[in-house]
Amino acid sequence: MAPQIDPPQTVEWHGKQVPVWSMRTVDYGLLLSQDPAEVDNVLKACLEDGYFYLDLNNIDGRRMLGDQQETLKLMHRFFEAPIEAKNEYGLISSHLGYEPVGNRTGAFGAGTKDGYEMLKVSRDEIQRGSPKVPSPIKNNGDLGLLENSIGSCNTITKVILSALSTGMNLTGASRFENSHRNDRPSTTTLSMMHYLPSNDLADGKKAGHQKHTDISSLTLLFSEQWGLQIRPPGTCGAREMGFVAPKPGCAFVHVGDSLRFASGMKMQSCIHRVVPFDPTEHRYSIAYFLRAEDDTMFVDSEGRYVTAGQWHDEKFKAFTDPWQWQAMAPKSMILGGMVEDGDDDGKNEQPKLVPSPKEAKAELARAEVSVQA
Ligand SMILES: O=C(O)CCC(=O)C(=O)O
Ligand SMILES: [Fe+2]
Repeated sequence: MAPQIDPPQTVEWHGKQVPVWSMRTVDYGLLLSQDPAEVDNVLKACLEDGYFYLDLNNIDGRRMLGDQQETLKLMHRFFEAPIEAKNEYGLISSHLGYEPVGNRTGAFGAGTKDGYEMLKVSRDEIQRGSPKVPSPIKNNGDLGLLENSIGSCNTITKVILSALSTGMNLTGASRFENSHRNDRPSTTTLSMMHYLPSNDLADGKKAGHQKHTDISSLTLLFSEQWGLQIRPPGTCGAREMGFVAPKPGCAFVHVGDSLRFASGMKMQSCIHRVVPFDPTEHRYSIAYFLRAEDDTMFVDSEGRYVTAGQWHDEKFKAFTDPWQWQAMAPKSMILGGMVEDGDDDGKNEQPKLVPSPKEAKAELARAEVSVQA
């Protein structure tokens, strides 16, 4: 059920009033015509905020909203299947396959685990026509639907890229679209996520999705449910965590590291996480990660000249590392070099689920054994 939003925009969560951040809305139909005011609007959103709502409730966008509803039905069917069927091939590559709950760090940071399972389908694989997908999808003729969804998301994100190139006066080969060509290998993927009710997750230490910025150039995110939080950039560093209210007919779009780097650090990479808003609820989200061609070069947040493929592989490893190793990676890796101002909740509070030193040591020993295995 939609929660009550009180003016000024806040919502009650964990016994506190938490901000609900407002943001620009960009009209997809106007972007398609390169409407000068809308090009300016989307450019400002990416330069100043790093995110915006994309209004798809028009003749050009509604088919994607339809694909989203069909994809949601597919997700319900898939995630209800037995774990053996879902995990038939496991995670085949970083951008293709199934990942069970608890594989990564969770919403409350060090010592916690994530609370979602995920199925990813790579754009390159679906273009080749025979992606390796588990039998609950293959046996139900769902591949056509996934191709439609991926195709729609691909078009939408490229329309946005094109408007951004125009807004930044980029021409010819330097336009952003030219480093996101369909026929060149990339880790672009559609990711379907199911967050389990945190009340059901046995030890209480599994919840949500850790704070991060995305590897991608642009992320097109659909969820009808609460739980996504962002830290808007401020003049001294990102402000406190607040919710993104789901908006009917709209997707939430945000800039990831690759576009921030490709723009010479002018655009903001969006710091975000997912928390259990309602601990009794199953939450479903669909994210399309448009990523640059693997061999695109840019200067990363550590000042290194790297390829998009290398940035992806290093950051993906950091995401999936045990938190003790994650803590040793450069801070700029998980947050793409974005600077924070103070704590997530605006004051000096310890995360609630930090393990004792004894628990941490035992967990590190377990992680070392499983990596060697
Ligand atoms: O589930 C969501 O709403 C966001 C997921 C996310 O941040 C990600 O997969 O990178
Ligand atoms: Fe993300």
